[in-house]
Amino acid sequence: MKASPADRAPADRNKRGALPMITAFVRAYPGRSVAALFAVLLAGLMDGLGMSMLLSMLTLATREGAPSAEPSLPERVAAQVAQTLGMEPNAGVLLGLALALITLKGALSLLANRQVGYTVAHIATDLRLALIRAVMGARWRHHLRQSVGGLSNAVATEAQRASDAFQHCADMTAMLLNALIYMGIALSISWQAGLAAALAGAVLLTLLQSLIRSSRRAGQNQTKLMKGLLTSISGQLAAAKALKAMAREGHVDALLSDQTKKLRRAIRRQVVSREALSALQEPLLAMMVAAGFFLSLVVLKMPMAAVMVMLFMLARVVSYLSKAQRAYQQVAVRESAYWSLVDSIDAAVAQREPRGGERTVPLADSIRFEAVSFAHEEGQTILADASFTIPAQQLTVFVGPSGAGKTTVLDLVVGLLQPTAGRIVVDDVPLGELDLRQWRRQIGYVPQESILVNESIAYNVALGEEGIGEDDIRAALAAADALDFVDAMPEGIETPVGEGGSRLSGGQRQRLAIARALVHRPSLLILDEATSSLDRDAQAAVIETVRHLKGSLTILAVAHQDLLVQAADRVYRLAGGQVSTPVRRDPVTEQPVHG
Ligand SMILES: Nc1ncnc2c1ncn2[C@@H]1O[C@H](COP(=O)(O)OP(=O)(O)OP(=O)(O)O)[C@@H](O)[C@H]1O
Repeated sequence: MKASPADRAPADRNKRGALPMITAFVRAYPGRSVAALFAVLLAGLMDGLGMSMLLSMLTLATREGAPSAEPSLPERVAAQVAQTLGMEPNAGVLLGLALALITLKGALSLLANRQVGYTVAHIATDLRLALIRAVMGARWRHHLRQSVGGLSNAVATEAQRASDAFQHCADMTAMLLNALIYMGIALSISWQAGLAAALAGAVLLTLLQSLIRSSRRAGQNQTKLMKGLLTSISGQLAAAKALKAMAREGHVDALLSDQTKKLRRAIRRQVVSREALSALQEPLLAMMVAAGFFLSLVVLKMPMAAVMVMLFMLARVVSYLSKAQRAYQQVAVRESAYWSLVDSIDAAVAQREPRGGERTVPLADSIRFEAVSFAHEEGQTILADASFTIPAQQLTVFVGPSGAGKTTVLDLVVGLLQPTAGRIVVDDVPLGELDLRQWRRQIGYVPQESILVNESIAYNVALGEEGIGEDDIRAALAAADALDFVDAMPEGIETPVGEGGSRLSGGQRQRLAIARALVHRPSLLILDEATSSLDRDAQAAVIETVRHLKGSLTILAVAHQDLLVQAADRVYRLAGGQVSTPVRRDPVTEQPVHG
């Protein structure tokens, strides 16, 4: 698998800041980074050389007739380049060369910017994928602690801000390289004036560092507030219907407006720091140019042409340095988004779910709980030394008071949770020795409230998975007794279901959920209160479907209703950590057999 910018050596895990972030980017995309850097460096050199040509032209023009002073480095280079090309270094040739070099610089900059732009897109998508993979591959316990809003924020906002940080890092590097090249030229003209100006610039830019720190803090606040805000919004939107029905939208408004106000304040601080930096840079850096000017003209008594060249070079250095600092400020604002995303990925990776063993089973015999105990972290005991058998090819139903742990038993069967003591055995193979993914591929799972996406019926059954064809979808719909009503719809299996399946009845939605669970041809079908949200008629219809399925695969269900209990081959009652002995049922009358 390709390295993501979030992949770091363990020793680097605690390092924070812009530099470790840049290092991580470069490590993840070494080829692109080096190519971009090389193109930027060449572009800078071309620019510097082109400008040298223009300035040589200037000195050539101003020196006409005057005794020649010692030519400066740019002049010597310009003359050398012209001579190498077999040309006389006159004004026309120098101008032509300057234009050619500046055009070349433009082409190289385009190349570098293209590399950087592609890398920005890669960083955003790679970080998103790394987070989703890590979260989906984490233990169920970890999953339960995540907020949907927080994750959406990480995927959408933080990944985008982190990749934008790379763009600003690249801009900063390009500007710094250009500043260095021009500083080199300035030093070659007069090292004293160049050095004095460089020192003055360094001091002045350091003075402005507090504005960068303030931007970083504002960025950190923004990252924290966005996470909180998105978590609140997604939570409140999920409960929108109930909130509207109880006329409590006002409370959402108050809650969100408080958070948005804080976010606005953080963004305002960012804007103030950004604008203050721009505003202060100009006069301070003008002082640096003035220092160079004063030194070269008054103290060093350099000729006017050389002073002009020097001035021009220093102005370029100043312009590039201030742009580099502004780019760094943008990096500082976005840095926290990158680290927040990396923290989320690291936390999920640390909770990576073990794959289990290598073995596979057909589920031909049974699932056995052998002296199993389980308690949620700091929670009540759900199972205490419980032993029971779920026979293959039968319908086993769990009943019991709310909160007794019925769903938890299903999670133990799926391997989402592990027993704290005892073991679960499938066809005589302990669950821990099974290839967990392979085992789960044998399971069809129908939750209490199935989430349908606003797509076609076919999409909702196959969930867009490749390899599931129309025949598979129709077969699953038929097995779920859904084909008749689907075929009666205007567009058949291509009929859109509406937001959350709003264009279907509750019973139809659950039938689609059963079809979704059956489309993989599972050997175990799990129904977690799959009919409890339905009215009695819809329940009866879905339970009829379950009856049709009986015998063709193992069915494990949690139910509160007597209808499903009546259809069961075996009923277990879970209460107080204990599972009662099965109530045997007459296969013909389906009534309990006593004694
Ligand atoms: N991830 C968790 N962490 C801590 N406690 C949990 C967790 N999940 C469930 N519980 C607790 O475990 C107990 C059993 O929950 P479970 O959902 O398995 O019960 P249930 O019998 O299916 O309930 P219901 O019939 O109401 O759906 C409850 O007290 C619940 O609060």
